[in-house]
Amino acid sequence: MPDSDLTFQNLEELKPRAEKILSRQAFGYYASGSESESTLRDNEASFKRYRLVPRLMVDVSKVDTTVTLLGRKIACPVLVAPMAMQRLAHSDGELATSRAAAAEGIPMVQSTMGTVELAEVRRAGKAGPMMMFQLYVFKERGFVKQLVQHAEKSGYNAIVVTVDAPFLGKREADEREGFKLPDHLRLENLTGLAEAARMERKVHSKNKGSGIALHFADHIDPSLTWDFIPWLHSITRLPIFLKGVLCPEDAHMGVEAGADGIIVSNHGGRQLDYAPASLDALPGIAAAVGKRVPVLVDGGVRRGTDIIKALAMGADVVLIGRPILWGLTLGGESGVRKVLETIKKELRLSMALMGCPSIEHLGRGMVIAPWDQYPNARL
Ligand SMILES: Cc1cc2nc3c(=O)[nH]c(=O)nc-3n(C[C@H](O)[C@H](O)[C@H](O)COP(=O)(O)O)c2cc1C
Ligand SMILES: CCCCCCC(=O)C(=O)O
Repeated sequence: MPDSDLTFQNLEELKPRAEKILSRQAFGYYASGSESESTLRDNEASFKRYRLVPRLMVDVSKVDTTVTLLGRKIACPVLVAPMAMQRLAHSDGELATSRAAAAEGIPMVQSTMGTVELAEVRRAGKAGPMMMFQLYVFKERGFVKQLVQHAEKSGYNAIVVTVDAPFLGKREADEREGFKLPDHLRLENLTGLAEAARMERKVHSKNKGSGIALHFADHIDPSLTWDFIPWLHSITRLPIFLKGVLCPEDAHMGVEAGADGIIVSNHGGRQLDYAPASLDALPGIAAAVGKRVPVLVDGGVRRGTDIIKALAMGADVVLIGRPILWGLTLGGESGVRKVLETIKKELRLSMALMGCPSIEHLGRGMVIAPWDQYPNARL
């Protein structure tokens, strides 16, 4: 199918269509969560538990979806989540995602584990409002310093440190399929280093089980503590966001340690199974952060109404993960653009139906949990 012929109504339609195109290994890697996939399922289910209460008689002839993040205006409160190995989906991989996000006015977060080199990805997205670099912290701190400073020089605007992955979660699909990076692809940010050849062998290894889990156990630092944040500030001027926070106390400690933003996330249900759905964890974390820094959330965002719920419950911005990969699989750059256009349109219409001409109008009173009473309900 030519890339530009892609049509769909909503983001929920895309996964089964992408499954028909991807290899079993690639689909398994993208789609799966850890262990019983309880958290994976709950991420989407949590959004469906909450109801929205619209306000009436408000002029919504104009609806403004824009927000400001790190002093930059973005088209709507959405970021593309960091996701590894996008060339498994489409030969243009991260370049296509970067171009599409830029064209839609939406920032992308580029993964350390990209299959296109980070400076090239940044160049492809130069027309966009900004880009962030997601950092995995390797045991070799010299390499971490090199990577972060290279990202800063290449024009990234923030560092997102992933703190929920001292080891990779137990992803049974990857173990069953013996997931390996195909020989024609590389983790391009890791080449050119003394360590690279050895790391690469693990990712491509013919051993049984998941090649990426082996790589992680060898090279990612499981001894990370809060003092890493001041160290990171000492080697870069970029703002630092922490990704993977689920506990209010950790959010508070992160801000005290110097974090400039908190991302509420369970890594798309791929790390600790039975961790809470991100949306359920959000209100407590927003309260603990108390507007000191922006609070972002990801996991299961699939509809414009999901964005409204997350914002009304305390988030400043949401991140979208897997639907981007499905769009990339189905249509490359135009597939990702279509995903972002679709969610933007849904957000705009839902804001109008909620009586919210701008993002500031969204508030906690507009969302009802099953355990809340409807306003002034008489039972
Ligand atoms: C295939 C895949 C690869 C991912 N790679 C990374 C990564 O390299 N770094 C990271 O911090 N998170 C990674 N994530 C987690 C996402 O950034 C995000 O937290 C999650 O996918 C959001 O949930 P959603 O997919 O339900 O929207 C990955 C997720 C997927 C599905
Ligand atoms: C050796 C590559 C590991 C990539 C892990 C990326 C990730 O965070 C994921 O959830 O998958």
